[in-house]
Order: sequence, then C-alpha cells, then structure tokens
Amino acid sequence: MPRLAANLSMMFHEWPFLERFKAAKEAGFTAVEYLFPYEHPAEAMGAALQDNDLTQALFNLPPGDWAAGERGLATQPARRDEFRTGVATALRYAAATGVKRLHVMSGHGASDDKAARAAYADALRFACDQAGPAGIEILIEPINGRDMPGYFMNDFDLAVDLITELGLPNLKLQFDIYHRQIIRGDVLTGLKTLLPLIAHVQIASVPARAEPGSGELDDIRVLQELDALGYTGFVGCEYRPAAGTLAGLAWREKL
Ligand SMILES: O=C(O)C(=O)[C@H](O)CO
Ligand SMILES: [Mg+2]
Repeated sequence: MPRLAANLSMMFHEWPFLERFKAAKEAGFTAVEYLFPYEHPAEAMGAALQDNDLTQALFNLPPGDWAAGERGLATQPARRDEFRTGVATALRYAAATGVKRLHVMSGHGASDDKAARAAYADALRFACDQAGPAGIEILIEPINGRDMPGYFMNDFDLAVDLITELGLPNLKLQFDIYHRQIIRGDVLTGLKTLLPLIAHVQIASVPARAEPGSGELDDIRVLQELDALGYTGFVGCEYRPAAGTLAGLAWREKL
C-alpha cells in the first residue's frame, strides 16, 4: 500500500486552508503536501502538522508572482537573487515542518534556450548545496505543456539529462503519473527505469485530473506495480475531486 499524501492545494477545498490538515487526518491520511506554505507563518504550518500528527511530504519553493502567471524563477538569469532568497525562505519553512523534499519549479523558457538551461542548472546546484546539510532533497518535475504552456521542464528526458549531468546526490525526480501519461505514456516502464531517480510520485486521473481510477489509465494497477517495484516514498494525491473530497475517497479502498 503506497504512503498517500493528501494534496491540500487541490483537495479538501470545502475547508479553509489551515483546517484542511484536520480534515485530511480525519479522512485517514497520515501525510500532506501542497503547493506553497508562504501565506502563513512557518510556525503555524508546523503546528497544523503537529496538532494533527501529520507528516509533510513535499512543498514547492516560492514561484515568483503566481497570480501574474509566473511558475518558478530558476530559468530566469535576471531573477537569480530572488531565487536564492526563495531557497532560504523554503528552508526556513522546511525546518518548521520537517519536510525532506522541496520541488523547484523551473519557470518558463524554450527547451533550446541555452541561457535558461544554464540558469536552471545554476539554480539547482545552489538549492542542492543549501538543502543538503539539512538532509533535504531538491526535486524537478516534468509538467505537461497543455496545463502549463511554455514551462521549461516539460519532458522526462530533459529531467534525466539534467539530473545525470549535474550529478548532485540530493537532486531527484518528481514523477507525476498524470503528467507522464500526457507527455509520454509508457507509465509502468517509466516508473521502473527511473525508479533510482524518483523521490516523490503524484497521481490523478487523465485527462480530468480527478480521482485516480476514473480516467484512461488503470491507476490502481499502476500504484500496485509501484509498490511491487519497492518504492517506499510518498504518493501525492494531486487531483481535483470531481464531486467533493470525502465523496471521492473510495478509490483508496481498492489499493
Ligand atoms: O502541477 C503539478 O503537477 C505540480 O506538482 C506542481 O507542483 C505545481 O504546479
Ligand atoms: Mg505534480
């Protein structure tokens, strides 16, 4: 049985953000993830976890101006200082929450833009160097171009090339099954061959990004195969419930 983490940015929207922790615990989750904690004091995020005996599986570095459409700063040479400040901020929240995985969103950029790639590599080196002493892994996630047009990290080969090229012990892959199916398919082979690089998995149905098992893939079988491969990390439930969070949780019983 995979260690499921409720994604509080997508699930439990029936509750205000800080109340989603208790709701997730009462619904049987032992871990949570979300996009960003930064609207709340770090201490409040730590307390929400402790009060509900929950583990923080993952969150993202500050992405720049999300409301204005920014999706990370790492590929932007002119934003290097801001990116680095964001690393320090994320590590402060990591200390308060005990999280051991931080996702660095790449930001936008064409895949053949050499300056963007160099800035991204530099940003990842810096983040890994800063996070390493705290035992924290830095993750990169291929995201499909339909959901995020113009996003730089949009391909699994690109992610593997970067991880291999940089050779940093704490630079890992965030394998989102939803994105994998859209970008490339071949999900089971992807999980098997990339397993040594994978530090976090996420799941949602394709194409609706709703409950696992409700789309074109046999998500239950995929998660069973992931178990059989020996994956011991978290699986983030990064989906939008089709008709209410609690009403849609029955898929977990098939695992
Ligand atoms: O979009 C996703 O799949 C993610 O996991 C990112 O963290 C946020 O966009
Ligand atoms: Mg994801």
